[in-house]
Amino acid sequence: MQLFDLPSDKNKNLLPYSGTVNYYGKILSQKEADYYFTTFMEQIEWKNDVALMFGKRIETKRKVAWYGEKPFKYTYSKNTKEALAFTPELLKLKTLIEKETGETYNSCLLNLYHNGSEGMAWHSDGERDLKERGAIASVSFCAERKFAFKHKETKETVSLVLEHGSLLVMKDETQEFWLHRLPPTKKIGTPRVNLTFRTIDSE
Ligand SMILES: O=C(O)CCC(=O)C(=O)O
Ligand SMILES: [Fe+2]
Repeated sequence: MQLFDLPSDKNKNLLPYSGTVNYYGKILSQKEADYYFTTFMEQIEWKNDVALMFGKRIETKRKVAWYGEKPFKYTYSKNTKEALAFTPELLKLKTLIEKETGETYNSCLLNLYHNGSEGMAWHSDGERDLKERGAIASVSFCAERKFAFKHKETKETVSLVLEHGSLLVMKDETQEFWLHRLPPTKKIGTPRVNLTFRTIDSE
């Protein structure tokens, strides 16, 4: 039995080799995290995403949105999206994350999973538009979900639970050598919102 939350060590690398993943634990109070969750549920222009499944485009149940400091174009699954302008809340959170991580970000991909039946399959975020080896900062709200990494060659896996108001950072060669996913689960009936702050190379 765990009687109190153990503080997570943000300096510890969760990956055994070929990349860096740091879990900061909860960086927001319950009240702040609840506020952001409610705001994003109402304010963000959520749209169904498209994914490629055996070469066919299918619509996902999960919803997504793409925001940035410029109308950046971002291509994945052969689908190009143009960023909407950061809202004041996204900007405030971006500033906080930049302070916490000592890195900068110019865009944010948001995902809304309505319940545990929605997840995200194994992938890495190495798209051409992203700055090479740039840090990706992931902030999670509401339902606690498991998040997993798998090495592309050794198949070694590492997983953790992402809490409400928590921050996870993936950096260095992580995207080259590791896949990550959000596994679906029957145990969770509540929504989860995830934000990944990224850097787009517009050159
Ligand atoms: O929902 C998450 O925790 C991760 C989402 C993700 O991997 C992505 O948007 O690329
Ligand atoms: Fe990802």
